[in-house]
Amino acid sequence: MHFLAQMEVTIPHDIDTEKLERLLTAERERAQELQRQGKWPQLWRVAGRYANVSVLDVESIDELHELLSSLPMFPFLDIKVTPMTRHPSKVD
Ligand SMILES: O=C(O)CC1=CCC(=O)O1
Repeated sequence: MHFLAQMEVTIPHDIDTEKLERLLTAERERAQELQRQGKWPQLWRVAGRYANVSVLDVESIDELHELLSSLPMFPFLDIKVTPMTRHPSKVD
């Protein structure tokens, strides 16, 4: 199952800088692990915004929720999820 996930990042202004550095490092590692597993095939920065557009490939909505909530930055992400299905004009 493919989902479009649009994530907007909002970092609290008063967050400890070392804690933030740890979170950003952990986020990058987790995102790269999920990419290597094939569960996060597309990850794009939205130009001019602290936001990304992603395509996630999971087996179920439960797995989708587990994946998203496993992200270290999850508390700071506003995530909009859109289910997708194959387009009839898509060429393999
Ligand atoms: O878009 C961001 O910066 C948030 C994020 C999600 C995965 C990742 O590595 O960063």
